[in-house]
Amino acid sequence: MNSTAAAPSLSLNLWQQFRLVAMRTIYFGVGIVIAVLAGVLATESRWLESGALVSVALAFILTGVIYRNELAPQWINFLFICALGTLVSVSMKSSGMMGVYWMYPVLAMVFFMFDRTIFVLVIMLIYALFAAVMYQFLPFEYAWRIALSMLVLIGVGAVFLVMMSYMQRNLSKLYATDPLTGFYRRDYVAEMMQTELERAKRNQQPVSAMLLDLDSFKNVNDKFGYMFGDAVLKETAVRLARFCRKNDVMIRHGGAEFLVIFPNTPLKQAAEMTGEMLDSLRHEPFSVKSMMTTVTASAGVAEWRKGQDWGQWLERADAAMDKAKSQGRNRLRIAQ
Ligand SMILES: Nc1nc2c(ncn2[C@@H]2O[C@H](COP(=O)(O)OP(=O)(O)OP(=O)(O)O)[C@@H](O)[C@H]2O)c(=O)[nH]1
Repeated sequence: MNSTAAAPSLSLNLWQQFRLVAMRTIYFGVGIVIAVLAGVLATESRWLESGALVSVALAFILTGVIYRNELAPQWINFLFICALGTLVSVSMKSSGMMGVYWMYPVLAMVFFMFDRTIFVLVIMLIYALFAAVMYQFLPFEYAWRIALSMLVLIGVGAVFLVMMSYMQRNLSKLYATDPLTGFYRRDYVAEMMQTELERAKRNQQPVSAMLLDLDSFKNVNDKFGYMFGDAVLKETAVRLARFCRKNDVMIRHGGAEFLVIFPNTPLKQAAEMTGEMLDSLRHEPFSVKSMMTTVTASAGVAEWRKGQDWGQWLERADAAMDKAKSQGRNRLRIAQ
């Protein structure tokens, strides 16, 4: 059995990749903006403040260079947020309303800088800081309106984050599944088998795999047409799924071949479930409009053995299925 082609990992996180690009832009963008501000202060001979801003700008740009291919640790971003919070507070103290303009971009940055775990805490902290500084340095009638508008920004950002995570889930699912059957695509065999094998090792539980191939499926296509064949494959997936539990992993392994991984399942139980699946195929005819046919399948089941890798495990299930085929089809064989 060949190993399958590489596919993006299921744990591929589009949001994390988006964050990486956003953070790179933020490090360089903020660095440049602060450097420009430092230049402006230098022209006004405010050397101390200008020097402080140059150090912050350099820190941002350097971080952008070091972490151009991975997300920087959260504590670095936390330091940056503290630095920006302080700069905005100082700016508000010295320039009043002018400092307010910098609050919004800083708040927006927080959405990209932190994982969900600490994001809420950081956004609350920075909001509390800005609110306190505003009440200190701005007239009340300005302060409460600005505090409210910042809350609106945080609310919109939170909706954006929730939508992103929803889209992320849907996109990953769409990408990983075969459109006809809704089962995982073959590309994910290695990842799925490896994951389940490791879980079994960790929890000291049995795990079994089943390969099932429809018999003489070419004849179905030849006799009834490819569209009918498609409908049979789709219905086969529905019937197989009926016997699968929540944690069972269903993969379309080939044209008319399906792989099911049964976590926490010994060989005997997996064989029983497979027997029921084969029964549900052979006893119930497949029909589309006026066309109807019966279909059988051959299957092989193998329990993972200690010391085997996922490829050897799958090979045993495959060999058992080949045996079922060579012994006349329409049967189940168990890997020894
Ligand atoms: N309708 C349809 N047919 C497909 C699809 N993918 C593969 N096939 C067909 O499925 C058939 C699979 O044939 P095989 O498994 O090689 O052989 P078989 O005729 O099923 O015979 P045995 O497996 O030896 O019992 C081929 O004729 C493919 O053209 C698909 O998405 N839709």
